[in-house]
Amino acid sequence: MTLKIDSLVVGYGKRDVVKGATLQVGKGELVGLLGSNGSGKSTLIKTIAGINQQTGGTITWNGTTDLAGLPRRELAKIVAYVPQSIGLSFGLDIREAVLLGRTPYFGTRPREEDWDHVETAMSLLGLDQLGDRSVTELSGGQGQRVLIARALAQDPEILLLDEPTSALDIRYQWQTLNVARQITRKKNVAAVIAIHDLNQAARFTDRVVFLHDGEVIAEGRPADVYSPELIKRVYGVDVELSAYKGFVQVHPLSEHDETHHRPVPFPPAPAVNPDAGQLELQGRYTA
Ligand SMILES: Nc1ncnc2c1ncn2[C@@H]1O[C@H](COP(=O)(O)OP(=O)(O)OP(=O)(O)O)[C@@H](O)[C@H]1O
Repeated sequence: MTLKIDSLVVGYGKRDVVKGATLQVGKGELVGLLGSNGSGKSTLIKTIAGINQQTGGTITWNGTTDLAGLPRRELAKIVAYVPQSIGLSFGLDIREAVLLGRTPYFGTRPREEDWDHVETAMSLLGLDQLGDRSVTELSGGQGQRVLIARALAQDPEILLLDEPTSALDIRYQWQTLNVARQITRKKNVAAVIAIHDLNQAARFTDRVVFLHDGEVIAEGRPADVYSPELIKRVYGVDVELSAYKGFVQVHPLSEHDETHHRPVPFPPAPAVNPDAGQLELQGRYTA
């Protein structure tokens, strides 16, 4: 059974920005949503999350559930959404902010199992040491990790991540993408991640979907679907592809950048300062 998005149309005012998109995400599958700025990725994700309303098409889960028609609380038990921008409530510490992910499950008071979910999610995102800190004191990257932990604490069947690593340093980018992949597999979650880094998408996702001007123009395994022609069409950039440890990798080319004609050795050779040599020689001659 899958998350099925069929001929989805979403717009703002009279302007459609998602124009008949059709895609599916299987349980246990992490799908990368790729496309240039403004191509409609966030709009599509927010529509699945029930934040935006579609004007056409359907979103179904398990073959029958029309997600758009579900009450908020029921929807929150199925779908967790990590927004692109960080908007954390004032006056909460991190643990309480993560606990917000559990609110669809408890009445007035959190139960022990709710706190267990909170601790597990915080630990997965490396937040254990920060639990008592106020969310107002966090850096952008720490705040982003809190939002992801909140979504994991929600124990969703569908996980929607909108550029979740944009504020993270390389360590937490990799940790977060690994966690997203592990959770997806272990808990049989259907996960969609909007992501700009094509190389990370190739490494961590099972499949990618390219949105271009609101339409799905390509989808498949990164190694099958990435091509210089497709990337030129979507981003207007010339690239070369290579394989690294079995993953396809993308290298932008530039007419101003000749490194692909003159490879720089790595690690680089020690810098040679010709003037320094000259001075030394001159020194010897004058001695
Ligand atoms: N709240 C809004 N009101 C009006 N237009 C909007 C709104 N949000 C997005 N848009 C427009 O919809 C189009 C798609 O935006 P969207 O944020 O979905 O793209 P995106 O692919 O997620 O972009 P990015 O990679 O920059 O995050 C853009 O032209 C954008 O200007």
